[in-house]
Amino acid sequence: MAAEPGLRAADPLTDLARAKVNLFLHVRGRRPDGRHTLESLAVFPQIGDVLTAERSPIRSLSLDGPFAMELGGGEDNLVMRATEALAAATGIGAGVSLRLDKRLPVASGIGGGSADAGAALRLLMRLWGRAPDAATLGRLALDLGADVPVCLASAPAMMRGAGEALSPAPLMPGFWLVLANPLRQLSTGAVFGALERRDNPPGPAAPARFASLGDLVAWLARQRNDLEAPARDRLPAVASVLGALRWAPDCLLARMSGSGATCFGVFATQAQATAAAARIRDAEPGWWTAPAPVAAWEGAADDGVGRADDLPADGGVPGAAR
Ligand SMILES: C[C@](O)(CO)[C@H](O)COP(=O)(O)OP(=O)(O)OC[C@H]1O[C@@H](n2ccc(N)nc2=O)[C@H](O)[C@@H]1O
Ligand SMILES: Nc1ncnc2c1ncn2[C@@H]1O[C@H](COP(=O)(O)OP(=O)(O)OP(=O)(O)O)[C@@H](O)[C@H]1O
Repeated sequence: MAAEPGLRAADPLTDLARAKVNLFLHVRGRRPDGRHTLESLAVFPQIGDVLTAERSPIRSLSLDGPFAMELGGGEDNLVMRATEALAAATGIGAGVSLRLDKRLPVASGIGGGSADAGAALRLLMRLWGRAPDAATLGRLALDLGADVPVCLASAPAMMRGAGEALSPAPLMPGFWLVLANPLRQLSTGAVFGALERRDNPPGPAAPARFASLGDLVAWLARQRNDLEAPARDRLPAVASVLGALRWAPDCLLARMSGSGATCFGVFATQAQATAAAARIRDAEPGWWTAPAPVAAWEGAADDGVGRADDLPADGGVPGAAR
């Protein structure tokens, strides 16, 4: 297939599909369409899958990396679903050769597939030089999954609605996370389905800025992840992972992310996080354990923090890693 006129030639392009970590997650209700209404603060540590896009006569996806064997590169892969959805929305007929280095565990509560879909949308808008209008892009992302809008922005955000209503995250200092997963998949739908209560109370309101990591941690300690109990019921290993993080020296707070089973510990320094990760890896070699930094968040220059409708023309996103 010939390249379409007006398309950009600068490829291959690479993007980091950063993991999404829900620092807290409240399930507030259930909508008539069956999706739950949420309140959550999502951040994006500097760790993720790596997606590369290159012009090609056909559309294809190949996978490598430690978790590639758990996925196929066919039309069900969220990267291909995002590619086809964007092509349809923009009327693009061009091909693309995509390569996904799958480094995040699959179905693990850190939005791996959603992050890949978000990265595919960002990359292809750059490669193809075309983007749908903001409303169409937002709908397209949400149709791919509740986490895809925030993963498309890949910047700290408060999530509401089913996850698609994004607003600026409070400003916060940088910190380190240790992510740990028992390498047992948890289905997001099954965890939501096992909730005992769907009308949980809100937590304390967020300030505009956390002046110190101590302030952020003290505030988070009063929030919850309402999916933790149903996840633990389905997979008791979640409690072991949380325990290992909580007991690690210098861990300031440990929680589960999303629908699990990945849990995270918050640490002040790289040395503390790498030491804790090494210790957990030694004790539990069958788990996936990784330290990762979360950058200080000072907001976006245009104040459009973390909103998918604020994509600059090149498809890049404020705060996104390139
Ligand atoms: C738990 C979170 O990870 C928090 O960020 C997300 O809400 C889940 O986002 P996701 O994995 O992109 O979820 P989707 O692929 O859209 O939905 C998977 C399943 O989770 C349930 N689901 C998801 C999101 C939501 N707000 N309410 C739900 O009830 C639905 O049963 C749905 O069939
Ligand atoms: N590129 C992909 N990476 C991971 N999973 C994918 C991908 N494409 C499709 N999937 C499917 O999506 C499902 C959810 O995977 P994902 O890794 O996004 O879950 P998750 O981390 O629990 O997400 P969330 O935190 O958004 O609930 C898996 O069952 C998997 O088969």
